Amino acid sequence: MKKLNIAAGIIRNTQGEIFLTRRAADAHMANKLEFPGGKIEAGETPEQALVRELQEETGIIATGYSLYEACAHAFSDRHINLWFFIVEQWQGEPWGKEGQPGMWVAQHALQADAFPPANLSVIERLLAEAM
Ligand SMILES: Nc1nc2c([nH]c(=O)n2[C@@H]2O[C@H](COP(=O)(O)OP(=O)(O)OP(=O)(O)O)[C@@H](O)[C@H]2O)c(=O)[nH]1
Ligand SMILES: [Mg+2]
Repeated sequence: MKKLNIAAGIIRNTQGEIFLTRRAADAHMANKLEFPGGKIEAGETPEQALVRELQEETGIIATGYSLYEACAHAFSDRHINLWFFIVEQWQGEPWGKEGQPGMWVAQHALQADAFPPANLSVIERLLAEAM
């Protein structure tokens, strides 16, 4: 079974909106919304992977972030450990740098079923804590 460690950024602006991207039609969890991020490479900390992935996928340099939730999820073909960070300070403006659609969504309007199943608990917590 494939084992993956993933760092993802919950990029939140001062209006309480979160930047989401839509996964490609040919990717694992095709067309689902996601928090930008990706695989933690050998020798990287989750924080280092977060900063690198956000730069690659959204063009921002994350400068202020903190771990929000860590969780594990077993899909039929892979086991993933996910580290979700809240990112509230960055340089630049996030966009779908790899061609993926990007959008700002109010935290209270997030919908769990638009995300991969591994995101359920973090979405529920974000909804409960939304202003
Ligand atoms: N980025 C991200 N991945 C997630 C989330 N939730 C979730 O289950 N995943 C899963 O975690 C894995 C992330 O891998 P990825 O495809 O983003 O990895 P990557 O950016 O390194 O891509 P690459 O393999 O093309 O280099 C996928 O299996 C994806 O389905 C999420 O909110 N954000
Ligand atoms: Mg990715």
